[in-house]
Amino acid sequence: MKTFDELFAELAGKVAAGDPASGTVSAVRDGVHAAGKKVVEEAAESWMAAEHESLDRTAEEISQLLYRVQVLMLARGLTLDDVYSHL
Ligand SMILES: N=c1c2ncn([C@@H]3O[C@H](COP(=O)(O)OP(=O)(O)OP(=O)(O)O)[C@@H](O)[C@H]3O)c2ncn1[C@@H]1O[C@H](COP(=O)(O)O)[C@@H](O)[C@H]1O
Repeated sequence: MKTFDELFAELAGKVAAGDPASGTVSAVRDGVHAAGKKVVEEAAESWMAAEHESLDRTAEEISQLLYRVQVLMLARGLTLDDVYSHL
């Protein structure tokens, strides 16, 4: 189990290191357009799961949405503080 902040630190580290085994590094290299499409896809899947599936499936889809939001942030060069400053 990991928190949102812990996941972001892990992903940012992998991107900075260019970890060749990381799916995140590959996803970030695919760029903002591809990352944004994934956010929309996982958002829709989260919505559908919330309406039609179990709590556990909904939580799983939301976890993928949070991951994809972080990939988009990294692809765009945003930090957590950049986002948190708007909360
Ligand atoms: N939380 C995630 C995570 N969520 C989703 N994904 C990726 O997204 C893929 C699923 O996306 P798809 O669009 O294929 O999903 P889908 O076909 O719509 O599947 P469902 O939504 O229907 O389940 C998975 O196979 C993973 O590659 C994730 N990849 C990584 N993480 C975390 O990121 C960490 C670093 O990962 P790497 O960068 O790969 O080392 C991992 O330890 C995890 O904690």
